[in-house]
Amino acid sequence: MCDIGKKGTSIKCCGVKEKRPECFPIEIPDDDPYFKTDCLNFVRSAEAVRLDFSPAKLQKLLLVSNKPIDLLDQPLTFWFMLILCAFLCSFDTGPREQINQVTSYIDASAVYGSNKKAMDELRLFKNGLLKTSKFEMLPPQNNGACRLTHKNEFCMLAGDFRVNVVPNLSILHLLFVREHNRIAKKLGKLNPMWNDERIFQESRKIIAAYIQQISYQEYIAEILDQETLCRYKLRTTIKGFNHVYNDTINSSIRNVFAVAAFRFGHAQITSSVLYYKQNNDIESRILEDTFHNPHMVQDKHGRHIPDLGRWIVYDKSIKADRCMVSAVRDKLFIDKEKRSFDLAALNIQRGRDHGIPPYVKWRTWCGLSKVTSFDSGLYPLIDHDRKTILKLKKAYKSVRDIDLFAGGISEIHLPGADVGPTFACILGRQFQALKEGDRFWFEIENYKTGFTKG
Ligand code: HEM
Ligand SMILES: [Ca+2]
Repeated sequence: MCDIGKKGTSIKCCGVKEKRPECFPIEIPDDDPYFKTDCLNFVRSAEAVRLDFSPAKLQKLLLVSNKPIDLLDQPLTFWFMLILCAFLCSFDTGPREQINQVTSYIDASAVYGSNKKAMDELRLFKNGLLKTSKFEMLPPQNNGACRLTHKNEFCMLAGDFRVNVVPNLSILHLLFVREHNRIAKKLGKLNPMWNDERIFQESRKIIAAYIQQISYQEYIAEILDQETLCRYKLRTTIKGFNHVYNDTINSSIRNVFAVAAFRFGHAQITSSVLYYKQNNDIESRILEDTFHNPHMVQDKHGRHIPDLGRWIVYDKSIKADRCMVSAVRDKLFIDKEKRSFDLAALNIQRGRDHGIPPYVKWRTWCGLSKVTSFDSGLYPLIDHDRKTILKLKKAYKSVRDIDLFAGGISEIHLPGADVGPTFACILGRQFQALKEGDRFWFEIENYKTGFTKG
C-alpha cells in the first residue's frame, strides 16, 4: 500500500485543513473503546488506468446516433481509428484500479525481489550467492523505516519491502537466503564449470520450487478443507510431473483476494512474539514492541534466531475468527507519540477504497446460498453463529451493506478449514489460478525451466 507523499514523506489526512485527493481517513466514533481521537489516517492505494476493451465498451464506441455501424462494411482506416480511440478513451473512463508492487506468481519474489533491479541489489555476483552481512544475517538497507533501539542494529533488506514488520517474518526471509546460499555452494562444488549466473539461477529455481511445494502441500492444505482442495485441484503431486499449465488462465492477484480474503491471517496474529529456547524455557515480547524493530533477530549476533524458529514451528496458530488482538487492532505500528492504527479498520476501509462489492454479492459469485436478511425471512445469514449475527445487525443497517472482510472473517469455518465458505471459495480460485497459469510451475516437465525426474 502506497502512502508516500512528495519526497518520500507520509501523507497526512487527519488534522489538516485541506485534504488531499488521496485521503480517505476513517472517522472514529466517540465511544471507541481505545482511540481517543476522531480520525485514523488512511491513504488511498495508488490508482491505475484500466484499459477497457470489453465488448460493452466497444459497442458503445461503435454506436453513432444510436445506430450500430455495419462492421463488415468498413475500410482499414476505420479499424485503425477505432483501436486508437478505444485506447485513448479508456484512459479517462472505467472504474479506478490499483497497481501491484510485487509479482503475483509464487516465484520466491520475497527472496529475490519482483524485478531485475531489486534482484541485482540482493545478489553478490560471486559463486551464485545472495548478499548477507556479518554473522550470516540479511544485508542492511539504508532508507528502511525501522525503529532501532540498540546500538549496531540495522534495518534489513530482502526481496519484499515488508521484511522488517515483525521478527518472525524477518527470520523466514533469512531462512530462504541462507538456504539459497547453502544450495549454491553445493551446486558450485558439483558443477565446477558453472558460472555465477548459472549457479544463481539453478539455486533460485530450487528455492522457488520449495516455496511452491510448501505453500500448497503444507500451508494451503492446512487452511482449506478437503472438498475445496479437490474442487480447485490444489494438491501437488508427491512424485513425477503434473502438466497443470493452461495459457488462458490469468494468474494476477484478484483485488478481492488481496483486500479481504487473504487478510484472514490478520486474525491469527498473536499478542506476543516468543523465543522457544533449546532448554524449553520460553521468553516473550509484546507484539507492538517488535514492529519494525530488528532487535529480536539481531540480538547477540542472531543467537535467538533458532528460538524464534522453534516458536513458529511448534506453536499452533490461533483460530482465525472475528477477534483480532489489541496489538494490531489498537496498537498497530504504535509510535512514540502513541499514535497507532487499527488493522481491522484498515482492511475494511481498503475494501471500500478498492470498491470491492459487499459480502452478500461474493456469496452469489461463489454459488453459495443467497442472503437477503440478517436473521428472518427466506434467505437469512446461515454461515454465522447467533452472537455474530447480532453484532453484524448492530453494525450494519442492511445485510447488503456488510463489508466482505467483516462478513467473511466472521463466518463459521468449514470442517477442517481455517475459513468459512466465502473466503474458502475466493482463496481456492486464486490459488488455482496461481498454479495453473504459471508457466514455471515446479511440477511441469521442461528441461530448462523445470526439473528432471527424480
Ligand atoms: C504481525 C503480522 C502482520 C501485520 C503487522 C500485518 C499488517 C498489515 C498491514 C498494515 C497491511 C496493509 C493494510 C492496509 O493499509 O490496507 C497488511 C496487508 C495485508 N496483509 Fe498483513 N499483517 C500481518 C500478517 C499477515 C498474515 C499472517 C497474512 C496472511 C496469512 C496477511 C495478509 C495480508 C494481505 C493479503 C494484505 C494485503 C497486501 C496487499 O494488497 O498488498 N498479513 N498487513
Ligand atoms: Ca511473487
